[in-house]
Amino acid sequence: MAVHSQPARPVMLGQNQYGKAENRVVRVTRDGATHHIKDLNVSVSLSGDMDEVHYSGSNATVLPTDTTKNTVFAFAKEYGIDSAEQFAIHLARHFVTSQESIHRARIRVEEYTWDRIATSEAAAGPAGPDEPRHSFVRSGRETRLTQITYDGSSWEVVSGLKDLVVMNTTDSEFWGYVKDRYTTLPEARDRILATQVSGRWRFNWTGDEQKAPDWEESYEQTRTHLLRAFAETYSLSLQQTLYRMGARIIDHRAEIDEVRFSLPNKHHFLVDLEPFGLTNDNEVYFAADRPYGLIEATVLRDGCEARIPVDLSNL
Ligand SMILES: O=c1[nH]c(=O)c2[nH]c(=O)[nH]c2[nH]1
Repeated sequence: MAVHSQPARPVMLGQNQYGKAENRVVRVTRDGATHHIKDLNVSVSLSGDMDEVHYSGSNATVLPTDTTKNTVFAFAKEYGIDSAEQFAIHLARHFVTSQESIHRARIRVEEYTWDRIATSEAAAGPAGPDEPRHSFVRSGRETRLTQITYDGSSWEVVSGLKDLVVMNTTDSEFWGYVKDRYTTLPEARDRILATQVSGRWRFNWTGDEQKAPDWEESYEQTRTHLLRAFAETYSLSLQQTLYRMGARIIDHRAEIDEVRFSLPNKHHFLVDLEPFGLTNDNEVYFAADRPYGLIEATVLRDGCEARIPVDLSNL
């Protein structure tokens, strides 16, 4: 029997990245008696000349993940945290420009919001001179997100939010849809529309510090437009509402070229109260948690490219 010798099939290293994930950094800024908090969860992911650490175990090009963690905390002290975006841009630039072996940095940030606890009537307004302003309550607000990617020449800034839960108790219909032999859904002329918004928006900023958006202002305005579009759209479907939310952001925020949403349709079913001799005039609902419709789409400025990943859980 002939023996066929096969050349060894080469095994190649593919895409790789490394860094320290979920650095929980809280920065307190003390402005006299008035304190300010930034509460972030920062994940660093670096890539570059990392073949040898995988192939031979040489660590000669590896900046330890422990160092990347230390850098996050040191930067919080040295430069402060004006915004999640600004902080992440600073970190990304540092890793790529300070280490020859690192060619690309991706910094992801989750931000948690804290509200001031009002200790008197005055505390709710501007701080009085002797007013202690150092007590906070973690807000039930959504989680704010940003992801910065820098490869030494081009920047990509994608910000957004998750877990923003909203509901309209009327001005929502759903009818006129395709029906086949499995369709049982009754047409709705007045239903609840509720969702837990996960959204991302991509900035057209190209790296010029002088032309950087006011990141805090941009976030608050974008959130406001999104909420107003949800509230003001008379909805014939969650798809239509999604489009209006994205379009309103693109129309009003020149710094944003692309918006993507992932919207679970949080179904609210009218409860049949007839067995109890009661009518239900759109008053009592069963809030189902699963299964849920899942409506996802990108809304783009005309002529712009879609770059936000289709699956937002990958971002
Ligand atoms: O807004 C909706 N869009 C759908 O595609 C859909 N499908 C469904 O069963 N209910 C709804 N609601």
